[in-house]
Amino acid sequence: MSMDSSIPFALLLALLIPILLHVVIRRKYSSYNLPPGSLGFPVIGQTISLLRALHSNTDYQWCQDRIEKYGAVSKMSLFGSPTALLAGPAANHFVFSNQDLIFTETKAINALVGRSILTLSGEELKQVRGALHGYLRPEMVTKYMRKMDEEVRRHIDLNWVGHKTVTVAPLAKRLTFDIICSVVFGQGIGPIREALATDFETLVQALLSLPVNIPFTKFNKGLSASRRIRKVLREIAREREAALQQGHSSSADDFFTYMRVLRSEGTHSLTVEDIVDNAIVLLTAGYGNSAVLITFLLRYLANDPDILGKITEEQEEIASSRGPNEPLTWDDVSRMKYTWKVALETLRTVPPIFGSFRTAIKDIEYRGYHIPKGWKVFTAQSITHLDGNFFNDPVKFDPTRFDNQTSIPPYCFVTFGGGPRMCPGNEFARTETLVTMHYLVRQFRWKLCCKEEGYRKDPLPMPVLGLPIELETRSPPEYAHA
Ligand code: HEM
Repeated sequence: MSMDSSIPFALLLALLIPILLHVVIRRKYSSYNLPPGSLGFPVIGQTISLLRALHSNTDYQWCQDRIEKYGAVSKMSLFGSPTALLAGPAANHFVFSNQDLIFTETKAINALVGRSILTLSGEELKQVRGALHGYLRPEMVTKYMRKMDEEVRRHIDLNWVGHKTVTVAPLAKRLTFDIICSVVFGQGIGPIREALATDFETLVQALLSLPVNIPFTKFNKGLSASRRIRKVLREIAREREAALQQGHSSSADDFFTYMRVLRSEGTHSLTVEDIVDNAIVLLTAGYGNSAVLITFLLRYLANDPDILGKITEEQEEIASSRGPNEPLTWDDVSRMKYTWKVALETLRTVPPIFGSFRTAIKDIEYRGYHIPKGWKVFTAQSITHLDGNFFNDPVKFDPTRFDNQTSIPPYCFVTFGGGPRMCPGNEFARTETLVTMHYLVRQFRWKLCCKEEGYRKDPLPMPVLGLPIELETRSPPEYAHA
């Protein structure tokens, strides 16, 4: 076929395939009342369009356009699968609580993080969830505070003090990564942290990639990184096991000892390999989102001297009640109420996770529409976070809306998700963020180097230049050089 004749043929095909697909779907689901909308072109569907919207930070408008066109329930095709987009608080409740909707697994997730909380089901999932929630519960987070405090001071001394400009996003990522490492590993991984940090970044990039295992693809690099990470974690698990056997382990705060102790008590039956896989999830989930929060907090505060002033006042008051070298306590963090409201408002306006995906394990019904078994269900956080019916003047940055959190209707503010799969790391994230803000706002003032810097979602939101800021020392780090 010549080039000239192949073009009309390709055009014909492009027209015919969606029509054929429409006919096949209609036949297959003839007795179903499917949601309105179009599944688009085979395999691709609306994927590229959504990814583009995320990249240009117009995903909220993208969802709104669909909601205006089709209503609060519509169908489309994302990442090769028919998907229902559900919108509103009732939809959030439905997605987060329905037992027939399970976490969406992908080939990449299965290959990269193995048998973990993200992929297990039934009794095994129950056991892992119980263990992870236990490890991150507030009483445990109080024990991790010392390490958080140490890491934050160390980072500020190393990366902030004496610098005229810094780029916030990579520093925040590295800080939160080092915090979660020092908690999960307990001690003794200092020299390999650098290599682990690089491997975890490669792994995170691969989690949402196409599972094409040929050299130089994101997925292929992710697999190599995952193998290296596993090797290191297995070795650490062995060391902790040996210490436990010899009675040298003084505490069960590191994740491996904690899980091993739970196993000996009969709380779960996970193997060392499974524990390693879950440690990978814990480390992966435990740094990126908090780094987004810290980055955007600093971005907002640079533009709002009033809010920054109130936060500083709160933090100075807390500092005045303790000695210069004393680390922050749980009680101190509990008093950082205003600072946390500002953080919550940051999470409302820029939620680190843009939405949640689930897979229907049987035919389900929502608002009179059928969602067939195997379809995906998707809900986006910004739909309710930016809805004027629930948040007055929703684009305004206003921390006072969290003065009375019970006034926010259920399932409208879902930055940490909801229902049984709600984020177990929310207390951990709150504590590390507040400890970080305590030291930063007391020591520095900052200006954005680039006032017009936008941000994109990849899929986590991040300023396009990583948020370079000019730093000015406000008061010397009294604690650091005693
Ligand atoms: C600001 C910071 C954070 C935000 C906004 C956040 C948000 C979320 C959300 C929305 C989910 C549920 C996703 C869904 O239902 O589809 C989730 C799950 C999870 N998060 Fe977080 N997270 C944060 C920090 C953390 C931290 C610090 C940790 C660990 C130390 C953590 C560990 C986890 C884990 C293990 C899951 C999976 C839970 C499960 O499968 O049942 N998160 N997170």
